[in-house]
Amino acid sequence: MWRGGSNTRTCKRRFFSSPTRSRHHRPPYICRLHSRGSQHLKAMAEVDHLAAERATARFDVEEMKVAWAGSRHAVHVADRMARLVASDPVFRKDNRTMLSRKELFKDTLRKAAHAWKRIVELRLTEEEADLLRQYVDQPGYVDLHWGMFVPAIKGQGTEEQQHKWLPLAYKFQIIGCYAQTELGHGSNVQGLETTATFDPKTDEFVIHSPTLTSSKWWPGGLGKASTHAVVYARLITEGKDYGIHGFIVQLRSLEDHSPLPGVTLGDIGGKFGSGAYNSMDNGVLRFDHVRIPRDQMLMRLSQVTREGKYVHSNVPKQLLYGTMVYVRQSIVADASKALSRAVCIAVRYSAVRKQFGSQDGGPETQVLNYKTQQSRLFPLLASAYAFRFVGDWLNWLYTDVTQKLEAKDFSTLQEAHACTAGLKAVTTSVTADAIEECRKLCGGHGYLNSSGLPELFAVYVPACTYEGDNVVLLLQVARILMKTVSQLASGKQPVGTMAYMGKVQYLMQCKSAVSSAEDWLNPDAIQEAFEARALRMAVNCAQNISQAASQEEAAGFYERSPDLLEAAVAHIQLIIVTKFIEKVHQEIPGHGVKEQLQALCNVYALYILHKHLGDFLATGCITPRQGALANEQLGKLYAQVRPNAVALVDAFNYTDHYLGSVLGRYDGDVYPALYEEAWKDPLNETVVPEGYHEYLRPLIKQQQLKLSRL
Ligand SMILES: CCCCCCCCCCCCCCCCCCC/C=C/C(=O)SCCNC(=O)CCNC(=O)[C@H](O)C(C)(C)COP(=O)(O)OP(=O)(O)OC[C@H]1O[C@@H](n2cnc3c(N)ncnc32)[C@H](O)[C@@H]1OP(=O)(O)O
Ligand SMILES: Cc1cc2nc3c(=O)[nH]c(=O)nc-3n(C[C@H](O)[C@H](O)[C@H](O)COP(=O)(O)OP(=O)(O)OC[C@H]3O[C@@H](n4cnc5c(N)ncnc54)[C@H](O)[C@@H]3O)c2cc1C
Repeated sequence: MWRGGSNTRTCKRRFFSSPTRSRHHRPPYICRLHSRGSQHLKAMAEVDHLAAERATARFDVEEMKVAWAGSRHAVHVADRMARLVASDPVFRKDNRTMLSRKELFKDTLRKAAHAWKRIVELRLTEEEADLLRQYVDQPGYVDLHWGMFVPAIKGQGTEEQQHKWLPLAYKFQIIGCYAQTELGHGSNVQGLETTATFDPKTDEFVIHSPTLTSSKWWPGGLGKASTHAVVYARLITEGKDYGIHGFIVQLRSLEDHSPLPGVTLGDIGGKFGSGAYNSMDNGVLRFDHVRIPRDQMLMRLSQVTREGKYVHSNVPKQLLYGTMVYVRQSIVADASKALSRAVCIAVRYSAVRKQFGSQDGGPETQVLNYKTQQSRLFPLLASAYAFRFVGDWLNWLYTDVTQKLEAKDFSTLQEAHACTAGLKAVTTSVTADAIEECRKLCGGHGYLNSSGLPELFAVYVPACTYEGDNVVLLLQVARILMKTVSQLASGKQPVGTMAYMGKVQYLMQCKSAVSSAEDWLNPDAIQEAFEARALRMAVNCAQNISQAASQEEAAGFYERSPDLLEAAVAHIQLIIVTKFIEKVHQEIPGHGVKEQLQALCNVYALYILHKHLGDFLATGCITPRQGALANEQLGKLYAQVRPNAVALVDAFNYTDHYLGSVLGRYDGDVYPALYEEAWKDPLNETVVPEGYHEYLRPLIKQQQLKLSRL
């Protein structure tokens, strides 16, 4: 093989004879290796593996792209934007992990400015601009500006306030962030300490940070970029504390970007992983009696009059949390993107990589053919599709609820909260774990930055924490489940995603009719088992809480919270399975597309059943034998997915630029790319490392001296 060939040896020998050559002035032998060698290497590389893999697909990949993206139009626009970004040198990202924090931040500012320039020059639509940002693929202040600052003003500002502030934000005449979390409190929003005290003498609010723990801490874009923030603070007027409200506060001068009087702010410091989320300037902010005009309180939900009287509109106070609900639903859509990227890398590389099994000098086995590899990887592939479809549904739900709210119908607010909170928690936790699993599925090379997986993991994991810690959010779902169970006795029919609980009589005693592995392919069998498990777990929790008669209900809830978490997860998994089944029931064009989605839907459901078998058995929804049959069917489904695996990840339609992984390259030409990438590392800029003369040489010489004395 080329890896052990003479070129490598030549290369090593010459390196040691030349102490300080830079990679920009590569010696001729390296150029030879890379020009003559790369053709030679290409010929020998395993590019054909992916071509052969693609030939075994039993469905129309182009039509699967449509099913994944949602429409032919969506495929077309995404494709155009991805290529626009990939072909623009300003958007290169292969060097990102090697930049210092300062360089990375400046690079982010540059990319954001260039993206905006292209958006304006090309007169991109909002849909196109959103995709462009996604493909630039570098967290930055613009995410918070568009993703939270603008939505907060839209959702909580009066028409007059929107009219004043949104045009400024739309044209980047101001840059905004979302300053809610404090050093002392994040999850407990009602516990925030920053105050906004109305001063009727001047018709102003005085924004103040009374303690160290009241310092705003974490807001993205705050540290260095933002000129303004929506700040959440306790509203105090006429001596009374009315709780948390939102205020638009200018932080920096629009002339020279210096902090305004009374404002102290900066970046909170480096975060997990190299590159990754360090492109974002998460910030700290303190106010020392900063005055803002009264009309900078976001007054759609409640107002303070000129005289200082507090007036609350006749709407639920939870509408204050609307921006978080909006972002949580977009995070579910993001989960399918992050997961599908990791899975795309792991599937393609597993098809290229070979280990063991060579017979008579023949080729070794593709690691994708190992049943263990399939049983770890295919459920993640199925989850990517499952999250995609549930994300689409959640987006529909969010739009529907928003329209109802406009019409002053608040009946679906609780449903929106439970679904966004629960789906955000489950999809982000699964995705974070799955990216790490994909790294392991890629063996040692998965640990290299050039695999793209370490950076993806480091960027992604905070999703389990931001926009609501996942445990805190699941406990919100559990509370709504307990409320629903308690209302069943009074005959109140649950609605929306809780409607199945109305079948309580049946679901509490039903027994699965499955008697063969194939029976588990029946969506009704799956649906019933998942409904019965979720309901029984919730009812068990409710009974345990009420049986602790000596305790207050809240204390019982606290005692049972680990079980309640599991009940909430079971309910959310039921929603994901249900929405996947509903998707597959729709008309889906394209040869074999529906069949593949059907198989993935079954993989997803049966994998969850297998993983949580304890729940299904303990609640008596299925028997151990039926559990074994589900596992048997799962094995058969993996075999069905195997010839389609590479084509199923091709359907995500990701460019090599967006994937950012030498292991996940479309052409499968992995080894030359890995080899090439290694030389780009700054350590290889000189053949003899810096520090050799200070530390290595004296050490070696000292040891040699000692040895010579022996
Ligand atoms: C033209 C150019 C275009 C360019 C295009 C560019 C486009 C760019 C787009 C970008 C897109 C997306 C970018 C995404 C980037 C993401 C980056 C991450 C940034 C991170 C930000 C943050 O983290 S912000 C801070 C988030 N903080 C939290 O999430 C805090 C969590 N805590 C809470 O939410 C609450 O404290 C609580 C829910 C845990 C508790 O609430 P509370 O104290 O009020 O008490 P209760 O539990 O008693 O609840 C009372 C009552 O209210 C109900 N309820 C609670 N929450 C809600 C809700 N949200 N909605 C509705 N109802 C709610 C609860 O159920 C209770 O009901 P009862 O009936 O009374 O029981
Ligand atoms: C990368 C990143 C970006 C962010 N961007 C922003 C931003 O732009 N704007 C902004 O305002 N904020 C932002 N945040 C802050 C984020 O919203 C909070 O960190 C998040 O809401 C979690 O709150 P916390 O840090 O207070 O965690 P804590 O609540 O302190 O959590 C610590 C632990 O306690 C547990 N816990 C807490 N409460 C309970 C409970 N009731 N029951 C059981 N367990 C509990 C949690 O599960 C967790 O294990 C960001 C955070 C990160 C990491």
